[in-house]
Order: sequence, then C-alpha cells, then structure tokens
Amino acid sequence: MMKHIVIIPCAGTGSRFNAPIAKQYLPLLDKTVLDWTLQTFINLKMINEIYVICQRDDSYIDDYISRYPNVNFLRLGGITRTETVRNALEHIELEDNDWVLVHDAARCCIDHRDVEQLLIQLKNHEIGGILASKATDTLKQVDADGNIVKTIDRTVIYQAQTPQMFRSHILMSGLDYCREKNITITDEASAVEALGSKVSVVESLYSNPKITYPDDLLFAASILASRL
Ligand SMILES: Nc1ccn([C@@H]2O[C@H](COP(=O)(O)OP(=O)(O)OP(=O)(O)O)[C@@H](O)[C@H]2O)c(=O)n1
Ligand SMILES: C[C@](O)(CO)[C@H](O)COP(=O)(O)O
Repeated sequence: MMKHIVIIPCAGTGSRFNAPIAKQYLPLLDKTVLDWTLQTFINLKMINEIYVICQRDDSYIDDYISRYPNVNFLRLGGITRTETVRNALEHIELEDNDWVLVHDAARCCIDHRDVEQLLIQLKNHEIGGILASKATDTLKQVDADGNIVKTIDRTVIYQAQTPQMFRSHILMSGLDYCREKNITITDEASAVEALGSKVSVVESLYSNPKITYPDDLLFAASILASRL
C-alpha cells in the first residue's frame, strides 16, 4: 500500500537567528518550535510515518524522543539541508511511488488545512509539488551596486514553502542528478525541476513562515495564538 511519509529536516544550527540554541528548540507560547511542527503532522490521519532528522551530537532531541514514541528520530543530519534530506531518504525503506513530504522543522505554523489541500490536490500526480504563497510585494531585481535593474512581474511569482511532496523515486533521482552535476539547491523542488519534470504549486492559504530571524518567532507566536 502506498505510504505518505514526512521527513522533517531538524539539523540546522540557526546561524541567522543567532540564539544560544538551535531555533527549532526555542520556546514558542506553551511549547517549542519543533513541538508545533510535529503536532500538525501527528494529527493528520493520512500521514503514515514521521521522521525527524537531527545532528548526530544533538542533545536537545532526547526530550522529544521520550515525548513522541510514534515519531522516528534519526541522527543523520548533514552539512547542508539537502544532505540531511538525502541521508534520511537513503535510510528509510520506501517504494518508488510512496509520497515523501519534506517539511522544515522551522516552519512551525504549518496549518493542517494546507497540508490536506496539498495531499488532495496531488493525490493522482505522477511527480509532486510544493506549498507556496503568492508574492504580494512589488519585486525588484538589483545589480551589484544595489540599483534596481528591473521590476519583476509579481503575478507569476510564488514563494516556495514546505511541505514539498514528491514520489520517492523521483525525488531521489533529482537529488542524485544535482549531486552528480554539482548543482547547489535550497529546496527539493529544485532537484526535481533539474530533471526537467513539472512540479505543481499548491497555494498556501494560511501563514506558514520559516523561522529564520528573531522577529519571525514573534510573528509565529501571533499566528499560532490567533488559531487557539
Ligand atoms: N544542515 C542542515 C541545515 C538546515 N536544516 C534544517 O532545514 C530547515 C530550514 O533551514 P534553515 O532555516 O536554513 O535552518 P538553519 O540552517 O538552521 O538556519 P541558518 O541557515 O540561519 O543557519 C531547518 O528546519 C533546519 O533545521 C537541516 O536539517 N540540516
Ligand atoms: C525549503 C525552503 O524552506 C523553501 O523556501 C527554503 O529553501 C529553505 O532555505 P534555508 O536557507 O535552508 O532556510
């Protein structure tokens, strides 16, 4: 039977956030960033397995291991997010057509309704797709001197989010291709696009920011508090 598995890259150091601990372990309202992320996927019946990927020497994860007996915690974090994801895929037993949803641990506001829409809209898709939000600001391309060289048509621009959901064999093929061609990527869709495959976009309807800088945590707290 085809499975839906979630891989949560959770092995970053949060250098841009610059906190004493990795941002995914920071307190957020009455939980932590990672708690909020896990809660969404644990409550989704369509998800068969959840994997959290942390660094080998991560000492914060032990508390989560004891609190989430049904979640799989793998100490397979890599130097890059892409490497973390690849390490997990190489470890997990998957059939070619199983769905793999990759979701940043740092995107703790992910709403179950957006994930459900992603699962529904891509149900019969051969390749997969991503959650993304329409650009709302006017977009400028800038040269090395900081001068605007052109305004980009924002009506065709989406900001990629996660989950990014792909058939397992296609995702692995894309990651292999990018590694062979030494192509640096920052999301899973780029790996699949590099194969020339069409990647679908599912518009997110609920705020789903990535915690990158300190202000993002305040924004996330207001989003989550508004949903209580
Ligand atoms: N080697 C890495 C780097 C990042 N991530 C994860 O990928 C997600 C998105 O990455 P990002 O926001 O860049 O997190 P960090 O790499 O921790 O942040 P920074 O780039 O500021 O150091 C995060 O949940 C992070 O934990 C990971 O699993 N392995
Ligand atoms: C995967 C991602 O969240 C899509 O927007 C983004 O590319 C992650 O970038 P990061 O620099 O690893 O946070």
